[in-house]
Amino acid sequence: MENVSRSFAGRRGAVEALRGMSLRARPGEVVAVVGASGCGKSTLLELICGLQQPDAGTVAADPAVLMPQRDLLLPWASALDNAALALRARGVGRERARAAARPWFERFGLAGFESARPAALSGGMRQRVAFVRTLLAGKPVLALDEPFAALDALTRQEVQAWLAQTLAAEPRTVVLVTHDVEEAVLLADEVVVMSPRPGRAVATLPVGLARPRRRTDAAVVALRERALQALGAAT
Ligand SMILES: Nc1ncnc2c1ncn2[C@@H]1O[C@H](COP(=O)(O)OP(=O)(O)OP(=O)(O)O)[C@@H](O)[C@H]1O
Repeated sequence: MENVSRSFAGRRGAVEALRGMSLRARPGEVVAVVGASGCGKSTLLELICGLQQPDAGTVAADPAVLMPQRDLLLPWASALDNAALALRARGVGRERARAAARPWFERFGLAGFESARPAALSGGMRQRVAFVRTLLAGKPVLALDEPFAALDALTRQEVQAWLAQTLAAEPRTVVLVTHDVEEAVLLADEVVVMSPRPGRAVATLPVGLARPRRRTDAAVVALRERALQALGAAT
């Protein structure tokens, strides 16, 4: 997106969510976006997914697919059918959709849980099923909105490590919105720091560290500090 502005009509006049926001992700790159609560991060993701239109500026024509904060799995459907949902929504028949989803269960450590209902899965497993569903949507860019926010701390670490491995093995273009600066540095190729509302990019930090990364690595700690400073300077 280039120089995007977006406002909403509020009860007490217009709320300006974004003003002059620019963001670019090269193919196969993971860009993390960090910013204070309410600075327009979810608005930004909805814009790149084509769910909203900008008031000014431009957004790439090919919309991204959104993986929301909550896994939003259908409680009455099996894990496999939940994962296959993105394909069903595109008109693919049930058996073909299931066949396409099945290999991802093997790859993502979910084999044997195809018939399980979401309630029988751990939070981390549900998030992986939701991720399979996002991948199967077949869009070139994945937009992840705080994908680990609803998980407890230990599960969050486990799923973060899993996502880092998955993206290293199967690079995707990802825009990851998070409150968690450490998560951004662990997962991203570039961290974009936003100003408070109206949000715009105030700093872009290239990460450039080999993977796997550990939160205790000196370079990870140093970059986390730089990102926190940029966030602090922006408020
Ligand atoms: N549909 C809408 N109608 C009115 N105001 C909206 C709408 N969507 C967002 N806003 C406002 O725009 C601003 C940015 O909201 P947004 O949800 O994009 O921020 P955020 O950075 O994702 O917040 P958080 O980190 O708390 O989830 C907020 O002040 C919000 O109240």
